[in-house]
Amino acid sequence: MKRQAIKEMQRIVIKVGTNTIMKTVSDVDFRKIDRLAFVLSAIRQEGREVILVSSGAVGVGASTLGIDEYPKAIEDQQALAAVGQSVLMGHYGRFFNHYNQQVAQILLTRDVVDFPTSKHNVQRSLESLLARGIIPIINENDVVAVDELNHQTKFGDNDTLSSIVAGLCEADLLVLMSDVEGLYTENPQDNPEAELISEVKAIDESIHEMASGKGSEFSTGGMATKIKAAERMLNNDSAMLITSGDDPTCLFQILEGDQIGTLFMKG
Ligand SMILES: Nc1ncnc2c1ncn2[C@@H]1O[C@H](COP(=O)(O)OP(=O)(O)O)[C@@H](O)[C@H]1O
Ligand SMILES: N[C@@H](CCC(=O)OP(=O)(O)O)C(=O)O
Repeated sequence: MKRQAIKEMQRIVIKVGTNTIMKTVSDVDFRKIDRLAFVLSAIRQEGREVILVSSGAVGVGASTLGIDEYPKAIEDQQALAAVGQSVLMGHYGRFFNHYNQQVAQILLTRDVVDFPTSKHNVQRSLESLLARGIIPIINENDVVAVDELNHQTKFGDNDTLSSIVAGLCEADLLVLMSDVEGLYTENPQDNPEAELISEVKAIDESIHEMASGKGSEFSTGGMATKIKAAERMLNNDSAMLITSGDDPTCLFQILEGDQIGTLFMKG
């Protein structure tokens, strides 16, 4: 029944993790980016509003520069993000263009959405892009974001960022595409017997405790930040779904109400 409600959802935020758009630490997965551009363009052209939050600046930067270890120094991480973000947008631009779909880049820092005037400006520019049928592609502005004592500019991870973006634009649904099928009773990398959970109505301590670890050194949050993102969505009376980014065209079935991934939805 709940899955059927997804059919009516109009404004969708899709977040893809680093592991979804990278085949290995050194290889960008062009087939995946192509499929993603195809499915998001089709959904947009069928009448829904689509916002993409994409990770990958640091990972793509590392791959561009032939670096296979996550750098320790913040300025080195930021240098990789500076290289990778523009390369990544170049890839998205080419693939979306193939499907006749315009995209736009938005890079955000935490202070921008904390401060009411700049938050309002971001909301207005997002609305203007959506009204023109453009797909905004959003990432944290990793090149400038650092945590200072009295000035927080970092979101920290894109699960958090995407749930904040979904709140900003009052999205109906946030879809997190990851390297797992959804939330399991335990990290399936640690326990292959762990079971996929299809639906979560409320988040309590037992749900938080299911999360441990992350997929690769270039990804940031792991399952813990996805559950916090779900909490934020439920508090806003919106829904969130975690699914595998292996085949992004699964989004067609998800939006038809098929039982795929883990749906977080009240009631
Ligand atoms: N209970 C759980 N269910 C599923 N995955 C989990 C769980 N606990 C931890 N994980 C880890 O979370 C990872 C997905 O998060 P992450 O590595 O941040 O991916 P992404 O780059 O897609 O954001 C999985 O690869 C898995 O190792
Ligand atoms: N802003 C960073 C992404 C950080 C992040 O949250 O990564 P992931 O866990 O793969 O979604 C980047 O673009 O590399």
